[in-house]
Amino acid sequence: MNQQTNKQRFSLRKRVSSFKYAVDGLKVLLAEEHNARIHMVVAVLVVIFGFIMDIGYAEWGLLLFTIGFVLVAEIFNTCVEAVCDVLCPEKDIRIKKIKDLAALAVLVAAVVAVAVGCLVFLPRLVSWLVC
Ligand SMILES: Nc1ncnc2c1ncn2[C@@H]1O[C@H](COP(=O)(O)OP(=O)(O)OP(=O)(O)O)[C@@H](O)[C@H]1O
Repeated sequence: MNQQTNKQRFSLRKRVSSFKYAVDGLKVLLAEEHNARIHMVVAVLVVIFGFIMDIGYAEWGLLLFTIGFVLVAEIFNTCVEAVCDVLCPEKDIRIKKIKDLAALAVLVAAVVAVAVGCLVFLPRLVSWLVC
């Protein structure tokens, strides 16, 4: 039996490398995924809007969580597409099903984000317009 274990000494250099790989992933995402760029721009606008509207801590928590939720969904969608393209570059009904489901995950996240945005900002906008 192979007694080799996965225990490795803690290495700060390796931890920094992991961070660099994540930054490489961010570069790929921004360079290749137009939807991700749109999500990033919307996220920045929402944050600016949050400051302008002076929202509370709980609302900040909800908004930031939702922004992360959408971005993570987009990132995993991109991963799924990339894996599919490697495994099966030809047209295949099974690949269509997988990619469509991954795209649906992003859509669900985006719809939830719009709903959260409305819950946070609409009451403030309405009272701001009324006053
Ligand atoms: N190999 C394939 N076989 C069958 N259908 C495919 C295949 N590749 C893509 N499709 C179909 O085309 C759609 C778009 O796939 P594509 O890989 O081009 O993603 P995309 O345009 O980058 O999508 P997104 O906007 O979600 O990033 C898929 O949801 C699927 O319906």
